Order: sequence, then structure tokens, then C-alpha cells
Amino acid sequence: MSSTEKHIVLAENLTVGYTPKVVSEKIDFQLNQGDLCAIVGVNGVGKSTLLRTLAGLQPKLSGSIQINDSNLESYASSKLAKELSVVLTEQPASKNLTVQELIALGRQPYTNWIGTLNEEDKKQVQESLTSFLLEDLQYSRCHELSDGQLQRVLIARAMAQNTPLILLDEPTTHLDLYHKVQILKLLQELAHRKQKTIMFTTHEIDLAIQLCDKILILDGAENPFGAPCELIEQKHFERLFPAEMVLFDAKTGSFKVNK
Ligand SMILES: Nc1ncnc2c1ncn2[C@@H]1O[C@H](COP(=O)(O)OP(=O)(O)OP(=O)(O)O)[C@@H](O)[C@H]1O
Repeated sequence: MSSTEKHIVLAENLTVGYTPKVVSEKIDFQLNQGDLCAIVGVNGVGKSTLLRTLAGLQPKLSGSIQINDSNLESYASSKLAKELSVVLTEQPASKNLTVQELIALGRQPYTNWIGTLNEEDKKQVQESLTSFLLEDLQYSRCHELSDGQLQRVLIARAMAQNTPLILLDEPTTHLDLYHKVQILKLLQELAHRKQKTIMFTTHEIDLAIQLCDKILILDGAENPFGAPCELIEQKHFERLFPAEMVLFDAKTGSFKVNK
């Protein structure tokens, strides 16, 4: 690790699941400040279970998770809300709020009990609106938005929470290719420009290869982790799907149907 890199998440020999059912085990990875990382793998392999475990929403079965050099379990929930923000697939209950109001909820860990926004809170909300191209929509109600717009609002709320780590479960589902790329490029910008560490689950492996700094492949065995080019060289993507159906083309970093 170079002196400029600060590690934000460290998972060692981690097992996740639902007691007593082990969903995925032998998970090891480390993410540094400013890393954009995708968790990929076939349906049901445990991507969302891992993400929820990293977010402290469900207990790990064994192994260790460190966030900013402290064990995840040692954080009180109020302190954890300043370390990590989470964007889940469930739709928010508060869709009657305006875009600006929903994003302002991201400031809750910092506001007083009635939620009064100070100058810093307002600045963070404004920056999030601008970064996620939402200024024109700020007074629209969330139920009036398209899936792509709503996804940008939910990520902007996580950005307003201003945590070193952002975790997202399938942020690009239900979006067309243009809007998938738009979301992933906005996440990449947030990671690289604002030095946030971002980890998300996805089925968009081709896009993750192009845009992410790191990928964790949950394959139910070795769970390889590394830079996309290293994983390609080590032929890990070839083994992800049965070759009689889907082939990986290492030259283009994309999957093809085996006709
Ligand atoms: N609340 C739960 N209780 C018990 N088992 C669960 C629960 N939620 C999920 N599972 C099981 O855990 C396994 C992993 O599910 P998970 O949703 O983490 O996989 P995934 O890789 O995210 O899948 P997908 O790509 O389909 O979204 C599945 O076998 C699923 O049935």
C-alpha cells in the first residue's frame, strides 16, 4: 500500500449467510480511499448478502470486517452513519418528498433532533444535487421521477451523507444502457474526485471491467479480487458461466453467446 493510500474496508476470511446457512465464505479483500469496486457473480451467489453484511444490516457468520481500522461491530449506529452510507434496491418509503428534501435526509447523522439544516448541511445537499445532475428536478416529488432519475436521487442522498464509504446494491437495475453508464460514470467521478470508496453489486460485468478499479468475483470457491486486467489475465471471467452458453472474450473484456 503506498503512503497516499488509506484503506477503508478490510475483509478477512469472511463468511456471510443466514444462521445456520452459509451463503458465501472465504471472502478476502481490501479497498483503499478512492476505489470504485464491483461485486459480481451469478444469481443467488450472495452479492446482496455480502453487501448488507458489510453495511452492518445483518451479522457476519465468521471472519472479520474492518471499516477505517475498527471492527464493524464496534461502531454504534450513530457513528457508523458517519462512516458508511447504503443505497438498497428497495424503493424509499418517502417518495412523496421532493428531490431536495429526500437528499437532505442524508444529513440526518449530522443535524439536531428536529433536523434543522445548517450552512454546511445546505452546502452538501447543493453539491449532491449538482453532482448528480438534479438541479432542474430539485422541487419535483420523488414519485414523479423515472427509475434512472430516482436512482440518481438515492445516490445523491448517500453523497450528502458524506461518508468515506458508500455501498450500493444493484444501482443500475431497470436502467437502459445509457443510464447504466451514466450512473456508473457518476460513481466513478465520486470515487476519484471526492476520494470516496464505493462498492456496489452488479450484473453489468462488461461495464464494471471498463469502469471499476477493483472487482470482487463471488464464485462460490476462491472469490478472486483484484484489478479487472489482473482478473482477466488470470482467466477468472472465463470460469464464471458455463462455456457451452457464454464465452468471455479477453481481448474486448466482454461476454459473448456461444452459438
Ligand atoms: N432473508 C433470507 N433468509 C434466508 N436466506 C436468504 C435470505 N435472503 C436471501 N437468502 C438466500 O441467500 C442466497 C444469496 O442471496 P443473495 O440475494 O445475496 O444473492 P445475489 O448474488 O445478490 O443474487 P441476485 O444476483 O439474484 O440478486 C440465496 O440462496 C437466497 O435465497
